[in-house]
Amino acid sequence: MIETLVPVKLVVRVPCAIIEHQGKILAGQRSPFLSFPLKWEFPGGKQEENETDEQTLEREIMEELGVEIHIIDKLPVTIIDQGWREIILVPFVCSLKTENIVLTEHEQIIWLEPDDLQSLDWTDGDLGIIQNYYQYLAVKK
Ligand SMILES: Nc1nc2c([nH]c(=O)n2[C@H]2C[C@H](O)[C@@H](COP(=O)(O)OP(=O)(O)OP(=O)(O)O)O2)c(=O)[nH]1
Repeated sequence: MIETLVPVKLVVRVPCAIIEHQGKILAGQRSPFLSFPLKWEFPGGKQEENETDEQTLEREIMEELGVEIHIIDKLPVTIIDQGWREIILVPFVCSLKTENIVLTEHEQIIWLEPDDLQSLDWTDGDLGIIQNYYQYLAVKK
């Protein structure tokens, strides 16, 4: 019998946070030494085994920014197909529970009005997230 090898694509689930504070949104610039160097992203990271999306997000935000968050709403997922793996970005609208941000991974962060978000050089997947966030804001009004 001839067996056919079917390549299994790695699927990575990445909860990320659209953090709202005083009418602005936090964007983080990725390190020049990691994948997507110097691109802008919503902070977050890869889910570990047995974590819910919310647990991953709270852990990652504490690791990367040193703050606690309130999770307010979930937005639609955006899928990035990188050929060898698929990244499922799971965005959550959040607010700050504690405010003293200490950066451990990002090159820099910036707080922007929602309308100004598109001025940054985001990862491809994040452009879809921003459009979904605008729709979310429009419905909320
Ligand atoms: N946290 C976050 N990651 C994003 C966003 N957009 C996007 O494409 N990503 C990608 C970058 C990474 O490949 C992955 C998140 O994993 P990570 O935060 O642990 O970053 P990493 O550099 O260690 O990951 P890797 O690419 O080296 O595997 O998702 C986003 O808005 N936020």
